[in-house]
Amino acid sequence: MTIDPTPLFSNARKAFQAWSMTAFEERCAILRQYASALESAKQSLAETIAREIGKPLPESLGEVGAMIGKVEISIHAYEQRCAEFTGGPSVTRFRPHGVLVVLGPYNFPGHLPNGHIVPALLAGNTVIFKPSEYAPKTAEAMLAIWRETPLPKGALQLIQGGPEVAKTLTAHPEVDGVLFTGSARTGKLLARQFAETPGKVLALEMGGNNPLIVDTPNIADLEQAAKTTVESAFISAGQRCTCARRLIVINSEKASDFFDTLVLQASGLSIGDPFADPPPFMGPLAHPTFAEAVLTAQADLLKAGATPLLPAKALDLGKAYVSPGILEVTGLTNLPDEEVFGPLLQVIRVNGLDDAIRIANQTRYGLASGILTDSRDRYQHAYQRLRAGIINWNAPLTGASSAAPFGGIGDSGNLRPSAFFAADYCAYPVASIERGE
Ligand SMILES: NC(=O)c1ccc[n+]([C@@H]2O[C@H](COP(=O)([O-])OP(=O)(O)OC[C@H]3O[C@@H](n4cnc5c(N)ncnc54)[C@H](O)[C@@H]3O)[C@@H](O)[C@H]2O)c1
Ligand SMILES: O=CCC[C@H](NC(=O)CCC(=O)O)C(=O)O
Repeated sequence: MTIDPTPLFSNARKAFQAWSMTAFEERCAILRQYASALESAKQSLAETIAREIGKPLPESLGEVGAMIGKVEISIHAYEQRCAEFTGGPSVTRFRPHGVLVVLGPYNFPGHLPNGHIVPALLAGNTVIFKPSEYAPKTAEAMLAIWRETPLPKGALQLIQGGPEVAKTLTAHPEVDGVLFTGSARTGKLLARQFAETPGKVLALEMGGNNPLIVDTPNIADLEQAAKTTVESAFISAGQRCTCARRLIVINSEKASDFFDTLVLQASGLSIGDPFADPPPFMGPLAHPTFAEAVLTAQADLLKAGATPLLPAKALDLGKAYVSPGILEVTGLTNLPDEEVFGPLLQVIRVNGLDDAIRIANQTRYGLASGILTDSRDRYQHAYQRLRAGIINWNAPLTGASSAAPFGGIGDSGNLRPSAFFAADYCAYPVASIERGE
């Protein structure tokens, strides 16, 4: 599909002139109206998400809850990170960039684009939003909720489509910046495209090949360790950027008990319709092609010599359903350093903490990492050496807080973290030496 985005950009530019001049308090008030409209539409928006991408309803409700929470957190973040201040002879204030394009992923079709849109509007930018081609209805529902507020016309516009539409938007001369959440492959294409225009803001939130270290010699509660592992790897059917992809297990006489417990828990997870009562732990993947991709990645790893501890299987429930898979890949060389975006966990056994850390860091990514251990000293040893934007201790790798910065290093991002730090990429500082009455 070819589109001419020029009218969208002219509307956005026109709206920017007024919106960027609107008092901050007024922008806050409109955002708060959006939060309360979201609250009223919580159930129906969650149902749209569940229907569209297969996320179990309670989790979809949690996603909408995070969207509502984003408003107050973003206001607080802006007030803290973009507050006027005096340093030496200069007073520094913050300005919006202009017209920003937001490109969303499919796995959190509400929460993640919302995590760019809310701070961008709050800072005084106007936004053109292109959601994932796999989640157009969630985006339409979000826009309908915004229309219940007095947000000026043109401040937030929606355009549907896939990569071609996205490329037309990002290549438009009137774009002042792109706020992107998606795969490293796409993010790198954008980085290349923007290399010629360093003055435009580009925030890239991308994937990971996230390691979770299990320090079996120093864990008393193996059940809990297995539970935290299962949640890290299989929540949202493995479709979170922070999901554990590699499980690095430090050997001990307790290791085989840990594996037995892990496989028992993973094989017992309930999988089913997102609207089922009681709700399943996991729904389907967002699209049948994503289920195929997981099974292909598993077949490739098995061909390379992996041993299945629990093979992932296509389920009769529907074409997008895959059961959790756990493969042992210890000792295999030339494993692809790729993010498999689904419920597939690769296990590597090692003999000590330093080996575990070395292997954890053997990735071009650097989003989430963590260690399960009863020893604070060993956590601190790992903390000082792991390279990632998230380093957790005895907690799942997933479930990051919007009240903290969220982003990774390496191919996981371009060091413009989102969540609490989104305020930083939505505005730029202007320092003024002012000599006048
Ligand atoms: N770090 C984070 O905050 C975060 C959060 C959620 C998902 N993710 C990552 O997102 C990925 C899953 O999402 P996805 O499959 O929707 O990602 P994707 O990269 O395929 O698509 C993301 C968006 O980019 C658009 N796009 C695709 N090709 C493009 C191109 N050539 N130029 C411009 N835009 C293009 C898509 O239409 C979509 O809107 C996973 O890698 C996951 O780890 C990262
Ligand atoms: O799929 C990627 C997002 C995973 C999610 N992270 C957040 O929600 C970050 C917080 C925010 O952006 O407000 C998770 O860690 O589960």
